[in-house]
Amino acid sequence: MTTTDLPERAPASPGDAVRVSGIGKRFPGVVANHDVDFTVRAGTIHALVGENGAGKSTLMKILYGVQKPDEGTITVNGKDLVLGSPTDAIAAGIGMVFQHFMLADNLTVLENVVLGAEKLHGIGGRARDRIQEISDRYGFGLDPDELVEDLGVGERQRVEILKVLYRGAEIIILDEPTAVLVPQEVEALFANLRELKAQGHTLIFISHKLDEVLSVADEITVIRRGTTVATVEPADVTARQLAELMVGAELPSPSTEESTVTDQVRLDVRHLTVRDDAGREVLHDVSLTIHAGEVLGIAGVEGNGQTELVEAIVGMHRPAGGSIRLGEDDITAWHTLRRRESGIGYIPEDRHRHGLLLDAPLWENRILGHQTREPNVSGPFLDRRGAREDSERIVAEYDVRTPGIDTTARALSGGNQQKFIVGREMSSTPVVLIASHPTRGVDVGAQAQIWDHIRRARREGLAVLLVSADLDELIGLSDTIQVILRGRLVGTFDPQTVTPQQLGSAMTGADEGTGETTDTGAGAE
Ligand SMILES: Nc1ncnc2c1ncn2[C@@H]1O[C@H](COP(=O)(O)OP(=O)(O)OP(=O)(O)O)[C@@H](O)[C@H]1O
Repeated sequence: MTTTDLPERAPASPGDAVRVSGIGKRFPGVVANHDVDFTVRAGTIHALVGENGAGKSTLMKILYGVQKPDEGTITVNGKDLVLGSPTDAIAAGIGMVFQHFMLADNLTVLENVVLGAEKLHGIGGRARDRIQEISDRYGFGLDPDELVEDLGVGERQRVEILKVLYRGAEIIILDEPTAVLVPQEVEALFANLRELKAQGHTLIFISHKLDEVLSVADEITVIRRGTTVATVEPADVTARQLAELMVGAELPSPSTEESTVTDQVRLDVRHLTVRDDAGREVLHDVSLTIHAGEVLGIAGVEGNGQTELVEAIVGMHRPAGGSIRLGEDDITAWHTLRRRESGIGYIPEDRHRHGLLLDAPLWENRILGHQTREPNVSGPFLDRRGAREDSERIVAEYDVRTPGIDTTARALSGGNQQKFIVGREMSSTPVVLIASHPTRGVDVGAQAQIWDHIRRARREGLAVLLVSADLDELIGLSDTIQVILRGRLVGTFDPQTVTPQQLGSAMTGADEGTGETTDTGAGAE
């Protein structure tokens, strides 16, 4: 493995699209970036990898003008720039595609693209022609007049990329672009990125998926504890070596496990049907059973009913039909708090909406959703000391990188927020754990830790419903995988034998009628 040590403040060469020198950024109690040096050559795909909290997002936000650095210089196409806002970045030809899409569902592709950029080509025919031209040029296959709500996840992402191209971006930053995509969509995205590169664009992307990074990037910069430690080429490293560069130590080998499934039913969902506010069925006649010691994985493209399934089980959605039993109890009519008190742990999909009070300190977040139970209460009273001590324990046990438990949740990096939620939900020794994307946004080291925690709990008899977009995670953790498509369970797979490609086909309905799914009668058609 060769690592290219980055020279100190070398002058930008004409082939450099971006050169970052000596960048530092501090937040209260945290050094997010220090002595960051790296160079992105024009017309290449450059990946940025690092552990949770390593400082990747902060660095990209500095490059896009969202955050101001405390020191250092940014050179774009040979010119030193001060990026005071995203407007400055866009003027310098830099665009950013965020992980959470910022599209209005009820508007068309055209309306979304021109919103805020009306001055460029108006809002009518000229804009439509320009959008069509960009879409054709890079093979995006988008129709300017289609409603965004009718588009799949991959297409929405292409609309986001189109938006920045429309605004003239030559350098495009993507924050974890593959986190929400199925394998086929990842391939399509990479084809788009390669096409953009072939036509002279420079792409910088953050990712935790090291095999993907190795397959698509020309160069990879590793950031560790706020600073750049190496820039390497994919041919020179393995995924494991890359992970070790990120962590700065050797990684433990993942453990393999025997089945621990018992015959004791912990969660039994029968004929569950859920309607949305408009009365449309978003979940149709879903039945599933999870036993003590069993992980049932749910694979599906986002938006196929998995959110409603999870929310119905934890009591946030009232079903239109069917029943839910927790052990001996029919909990269909119970409210959320009672379900949680009876042993349902919940790692929510959207940690900002349901998992955390962002402006409250971590120790208060320990209490959230657990306000009636030890260690947060003692008799009828809130036990601040108990909550604080347990927060310290979670921070240590789950390696949550934070200055302390009085820090607000907002100030933690995304992955560290997630580690805290997982720690909290596992603390109350749940009987059933509903885990929605439990390792989304966490780095490989933390992912291995979270998997180990889930496996340990499963050995001790926990029943887990695992909803994930990460097929390797589903295959690695589940005892059985069921595929959800358009609100129905459409097939059951054995994780020992299924491939990500087979799952991807079932998830998109590409194998309908021909796939090797084995119907269990559990809500399958
Ligand atoms: N607005 C903020 N206020 C205070 N601290 C912050 C803020 N933004 C980031 N930090 C801190 O800066 C450090 C770097 O965070 P950053 O989000 O850049 O990490 P990251 O590498 O992108 O992590 P992840 O992979 O988890 O998203 C973290 O310790 C984080 O807690």
